[in-house]
Amino acid sequence: MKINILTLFPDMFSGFLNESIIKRALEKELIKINVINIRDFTFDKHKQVDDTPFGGGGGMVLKPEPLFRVLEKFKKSKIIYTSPQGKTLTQNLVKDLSKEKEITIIAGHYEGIDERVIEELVDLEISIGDYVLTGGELPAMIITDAISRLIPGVLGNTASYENDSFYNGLLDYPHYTRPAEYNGLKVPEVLLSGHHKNIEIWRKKESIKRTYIRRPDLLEKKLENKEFSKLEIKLLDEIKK
Ligand SMILES: NC(=O)c1ccc(NCc2ccccc2N2CCOCC2)nc1
Repeated sequence: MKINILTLFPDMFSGFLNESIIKRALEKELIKINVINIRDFTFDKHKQVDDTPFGGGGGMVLKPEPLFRVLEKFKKSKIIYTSPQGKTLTQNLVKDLSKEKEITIIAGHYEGIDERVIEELVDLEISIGDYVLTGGELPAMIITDAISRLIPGVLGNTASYENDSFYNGLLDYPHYTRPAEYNGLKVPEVLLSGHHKNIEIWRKKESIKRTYIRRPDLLEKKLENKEFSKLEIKLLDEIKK
């Protein structure tokens, strides 16, 4: 999987690329991440990347020329634009994107980019949620992170995404580690029992209970898509009693 990120602020990505799981995935060449400075594709004296909006209104808009030039180099990849106007990112969309050979993410800035770039070149506009940020760089990192962890080998065998909460449409169950008692606070007995079947059922029930309480919309979706196992239905009935 190759991910190109087009940005005006490449230095924002150094921490993201040089730490932890992404760093190791890059070293193992499981993924390739290419951060490109849009300004390198300006050829005028002032290296102008943005300009005032037609129709007035203040703020600046990214000019079409540098973006058309740089996107020419990546036209074989799926072109994504991060903006508040995009399709909201979900784990299912992340899963679909993780199957692409190469994607190019345009990190929007200022008031956005010239609409002609979106109309002509962007395949998919993505929003990471309904809130406003100073730029598209963090959304680009979030999309890259979420995709990368689904690439085989990126997550060591300890953490695997199969049990991801959103992977099965439920919220995660509670996690505990040593000590078994801290400040008089005990870890649920079942987790100390070594009884794997009971532990698995307890975790599944906790996931469903949490989802039922905190995100009933996710349960609705799972029910609509008929994605409930018999066990999950049984546990949900117990919870509702
Ligand atoms: N939810 C998201 O994915 C998200 C993404 C980007 C983003 N901001 C950069 C941006 C990018 C494109 C268009 C406008 C803007 N903005 C510029 C500043 O003013 C608001 C609009 N904000 C939120």
